[in-house]
Amino acid sequence: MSDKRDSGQYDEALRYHAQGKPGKMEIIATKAMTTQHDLSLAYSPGVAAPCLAIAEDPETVYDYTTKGNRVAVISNGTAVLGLGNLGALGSKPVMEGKAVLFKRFADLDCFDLELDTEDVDEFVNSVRLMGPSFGGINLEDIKAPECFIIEQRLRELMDIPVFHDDQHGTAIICAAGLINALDLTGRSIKNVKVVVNGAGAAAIACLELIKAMGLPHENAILCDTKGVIFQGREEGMNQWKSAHAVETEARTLEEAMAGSDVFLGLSVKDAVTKDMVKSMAEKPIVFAMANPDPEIRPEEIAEVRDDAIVATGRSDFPNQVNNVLGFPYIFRGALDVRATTINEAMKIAAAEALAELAREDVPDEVAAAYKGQRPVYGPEYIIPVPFDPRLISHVPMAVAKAAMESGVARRPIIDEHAYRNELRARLDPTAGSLQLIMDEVRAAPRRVVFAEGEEEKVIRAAVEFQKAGYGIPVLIGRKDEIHKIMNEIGVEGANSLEIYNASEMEDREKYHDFLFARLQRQGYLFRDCVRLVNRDRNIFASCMVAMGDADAVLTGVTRRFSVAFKEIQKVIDPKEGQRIAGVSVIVGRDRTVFMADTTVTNLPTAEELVQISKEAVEVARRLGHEPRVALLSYSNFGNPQHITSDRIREAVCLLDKEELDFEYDGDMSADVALNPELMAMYPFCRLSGPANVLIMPGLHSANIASKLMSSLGESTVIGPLLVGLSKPVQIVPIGATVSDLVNMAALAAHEAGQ
Ligand SMILES: NC(=O)C1=CN([C@@H]2O[C@H](COP(=O)(O)OP(=O)(O)OC[C@H]3O[C@@H](n4cnc5c(N)ncnc54)[C@H](OP(=O)(O)O)[C@@H]3O)[C@@H](O)[C@H]2O)C=CC1
Ligand SMILES: CC(=O)C(=O)O
Ligand SMILES: [Mg+2]
Repeated sequence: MSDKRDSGQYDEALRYHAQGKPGKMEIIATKAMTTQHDLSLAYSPGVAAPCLAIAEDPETVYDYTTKGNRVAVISNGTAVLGLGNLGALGSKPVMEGKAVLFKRFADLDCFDLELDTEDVDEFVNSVRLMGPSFGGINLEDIKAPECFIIEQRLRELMDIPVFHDDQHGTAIICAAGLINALDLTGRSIKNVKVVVNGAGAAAIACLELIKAMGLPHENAILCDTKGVIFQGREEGMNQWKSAHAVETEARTLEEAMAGSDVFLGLSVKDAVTKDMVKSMAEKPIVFAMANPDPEIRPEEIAEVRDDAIVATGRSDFPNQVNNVLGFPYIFRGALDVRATTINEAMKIAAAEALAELAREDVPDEVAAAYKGQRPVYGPEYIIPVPFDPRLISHVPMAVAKAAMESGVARRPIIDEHAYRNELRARLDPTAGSLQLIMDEVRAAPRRVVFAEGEEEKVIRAAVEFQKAGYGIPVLIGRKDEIHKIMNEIGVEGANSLEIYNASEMEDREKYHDFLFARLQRQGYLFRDCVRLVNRDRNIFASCMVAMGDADAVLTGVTRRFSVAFKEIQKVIDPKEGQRIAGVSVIVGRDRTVFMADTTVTNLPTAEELVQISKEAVEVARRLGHEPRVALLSYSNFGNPQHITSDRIREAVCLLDKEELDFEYDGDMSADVALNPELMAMYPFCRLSGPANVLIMPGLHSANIASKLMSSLGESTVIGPLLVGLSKPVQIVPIGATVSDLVNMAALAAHEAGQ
């Protein structure tokens, strides 16, 4: 544990969990709760109606309550990841984490429940009594062998799916990866020699599933802390281990691994040595799945074998075999058909669906999930990544179908096509796309200049930017001052940051000459340019980027936008034929909307509105959205007629004259643009659905609207992103947080790579 505390991420993770509302989730009402009338429906007396309806027909609980979309993630904290018994409280961050992953990947709402007991009967009873509240129960991080008994008993007692994720979730993903690894190495499961390290919940479930897939009993050796589980061993045994005991001479993991084809690690960090991997058969398959640190790191394997197929439980190496690929989608499929259980057929269907997906060509719109690299089925790509947007329609569909075919679905799917669309619509692509952008940045790190290098939050952001692997942060400021602030705030890494002070930089003359060449005919003398470079950090930072000494600039926390923007424009031009604009990305609860221009042009002309629309469309596409553009006004399609809407209608006419590959229409009001029912009152409207790109009629309305959204709404506003400059520059709002700064710096770095 102490080495975890020393690791660079430890403090960052603590801050992440503590900032704002502590923890990672909250409850949000889905119905109006504003007036007395609303309350009389939500609660007494109105609430009596659904109560009576459900009492009369229990199945209607799915119509009137959250049960059908609600999963409980339940633990007692006895086997928290690979960290051991941290107790119920100690497990809560992991359980909250699982709950938000359910939401993020499959739009399922979860409660995390940490039960303060190691007594099997108490645990079973507590969960059983909670059955009516949930559509499914996900048991998590409960140590073996108690987990086997708990799950078995609850499955018998409850009429909803009960699934111990560390057992079956892991087994499903491991099986999917193994199907493909065997295929790639030309082996059959029927004659490989397998060693499994760890004989707990995850390991035993994996072994059972791969035996069910055809691995002969005598071909697998299971090991635990006492070494090989051989026939006749008595120490540290239980009935679940005994079931996998074999006759063998091997007594240690080292002996078991010699000559083996497959290693499955579900034990603890560093349990495997390089020599052990060296002793394995040709083209060994090594799945080191202990979390958070694997049994052996992939780079250590690479030192001794160049023919191995390697997987870990982590996202920062290729081939992540982690149950996050399974549990959201398995429960989604099971709950959508109101399955009474998650049976073997459903598990195998999930494993096969995952394995198949990795063999399919990666289409354009999915390539971003793979850092733009369009992976090809092979040793480095045996399993899809958790951010693959195909998972949401592929895996639940397979699980739901298997539930129907095996007779456990209480509400079968009638229209497969409609169900697939419904699944797709559950994911807003923004979060995924942002993550993918960050992954791409990590794959090709850049030098980003943090122009306000003496600001505390800028320093924190620069350090986090570097730790996240996005690139090299370059801070502009006085070295002594920056080091002093770092000491005061206890941030480490001073030596790894690049710090430049304009007035001390050796070859700053090149920036003086460069700026003078640009500004001499705008009334600036050489000495003015020298002063600007030496004294103005935005100018100096922009010169660095303009002259290729860095890739992007981040600024904005100390000066108003208009001031910083003016300074930057002295150094950096717009892209040829383009207009500089600000695009705010408004990530709401159920959709993302792009709003432009929120920063630059006061009252855009019709021609400028056209350019702004195109810039905003590009940003929307970059973040994974197919744009539907609404040119906003207070009027709808000419009513009321007023001179202030003329520009908007004219812009639509100008767009009509071009051949464009996106939908647009206007003039229209924001509610018509966003609400399909209101839009239906204008059947001629050319948008095929609610608008997701809002082109605002003026800076005042755009700026006010985006700030209202971030202050009042339940939305997160990213940006505004400055687009249209020939070099990437982002100017954050003065109130930007450290996370905002890191994200904007990463987005600027990404733009540098375009
Ligand atoms: N990648 C993924 O998706 C998942 C990974 N895991 C990881 O698998 C590991 C086990 O989790 P889980 O099964 O839930 O935990 P359990 O507590 O149920 O089992 C742990 C097992 O590991 C064994 N073990 C501990 N240390 C060693 C060692 N040095 N050598 C050999 N065996 C050892 C224990 O042996 P003994 O019986 O002798 O005590 C026990 O059998 C954890 O690291 C966890 O993070 C779990 C689920 C999913
Ligand atoms: C991933 C997971 O569930 C575990 O490591 O326990
Ligand atoms: Mg777990």
